Amino acid sequence: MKVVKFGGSSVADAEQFAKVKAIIDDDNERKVVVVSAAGKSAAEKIKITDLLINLDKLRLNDSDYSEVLDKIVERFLKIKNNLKIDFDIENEIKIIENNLKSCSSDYLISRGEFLTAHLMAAYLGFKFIDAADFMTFSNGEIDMSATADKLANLYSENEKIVVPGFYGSQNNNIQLMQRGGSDISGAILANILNADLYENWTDVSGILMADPRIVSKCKRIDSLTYGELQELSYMGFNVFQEEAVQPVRVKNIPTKILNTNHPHSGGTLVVDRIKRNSKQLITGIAGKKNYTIITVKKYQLNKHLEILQSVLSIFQKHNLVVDSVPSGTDSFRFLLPQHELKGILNVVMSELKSKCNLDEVYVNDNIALIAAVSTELSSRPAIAGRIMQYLDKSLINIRLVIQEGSDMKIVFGVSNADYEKTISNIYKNAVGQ
Ligand SMILES: Nc1ncnc2c1ncn2[C@@H]1O[C@H](COP(=O)(O)OP(=O)(O)O)[C@@H](O)[C@H]1O
Ligand SMILES: N[C@@H](CC(=O)OP(=O)(O)O)C(=O)O
Repeated sequence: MKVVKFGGSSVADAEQFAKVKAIIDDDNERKVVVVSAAGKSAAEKIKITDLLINLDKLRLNDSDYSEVLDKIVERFLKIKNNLKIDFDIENEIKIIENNLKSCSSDYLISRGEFLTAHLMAAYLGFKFIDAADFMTFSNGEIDMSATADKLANLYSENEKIVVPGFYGSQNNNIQLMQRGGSDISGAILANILNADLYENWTDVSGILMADPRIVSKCKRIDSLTYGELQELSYMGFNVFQEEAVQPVRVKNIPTKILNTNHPHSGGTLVVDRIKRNSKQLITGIAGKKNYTIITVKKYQLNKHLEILQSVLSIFQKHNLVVDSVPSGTDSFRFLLPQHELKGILNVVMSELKSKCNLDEVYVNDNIALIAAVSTELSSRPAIAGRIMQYLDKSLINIRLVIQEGSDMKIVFGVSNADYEKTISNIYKNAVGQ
């Protein structure tokens, strides 16, 4: 049995719905379907989820939201009417409208997936199962065993179902996952139902070695390991949510990334282990912009842990989430997403200067982190040197390099302005162009 997830781009309009039906009809094993909310397509420029987020803000500010609401309703009615789907979506929309005064933001924003899944279920002739009735959160995390128990009461083997992704519930209240969370919903269902395969359908024919908006004609990654995918997703790949890797990884469920627009053009297979042609240096390159590095220096800092403790207590006091902490003998560097320090950077810096007995403290802003990922890196650390030489030749100023011995990634810190250039350069070096 296959669990298949269709992303927002795959369910954006009636034309995309028809492609989904053709894919489902093509393989009887595709029994469990998870959908995101209708997303962007050639004709539709805004994701339903973003429209709902906008609607939520307007209604909370007591502003006029009728235009946004009309747009959302129009999108769903267009899909229903174009495909002549026999489902009373008007009634479901009326219920949501009646709830607008008092409902939670999570409830409202989740309605994109809810309505899309209802329409898809009726269109495919599958049963609709609401994620709120089984996908169970406990302390902000999915409780796998409660989720499995509840699903067992709703689903019988071999049934064909459609489930909305991106949300579940905690104590009967709708709870959203993070953006892109439908990938996680699909992976959890694949895990609980012991799927033979998890198919993740999107608008690219698999995962490319780098963001195709930066590297044109980028090579596809035909196969990669769960570990590599997790690192790449964490470092900014938005094709597959980082938290969707673990549920399929622990049960070794093969996962494929496929293209709804070109179902037979192949894709990327994610598995536990891969025997690689050793000529391929790097599996993939991902990155994210807008990081801040705070460097603290003290002679023999590694022997003065009390100083480090006082630095950490300042970070803790301001609830700062630190991404990583590369260190040397006399210095520690704290890497944080820039938004964490918005409005408080000056306070944090003056506290670090006045309270921690440091020799030096300074900030580097507007840093982009770029990771080259490959399982080969742990056994061939010289690959890192080769990439660095290459970046140096291209006059890219590397502000930071992080590589741990056992790690399968090397991370370069460069200025935001060099982000695209660095990714293109690492790519050219890695594929030998
Ligand atoms: N390395 C990459 N490989 C493939 N696609 C990528 C990569 N990096 C970024 N993308 C972008 O991710 C998009 C697919 O993710 P997403 O927008 O979440 O799709 P969906 O709506 O199907 O969930 C692609 O259209 C592509 O522009
Ligand atoms: N609709 C949600 C959840 C999701 O998974 O979407 P997509 O599959 O389109 O990335 C979002 O936009 O975040």
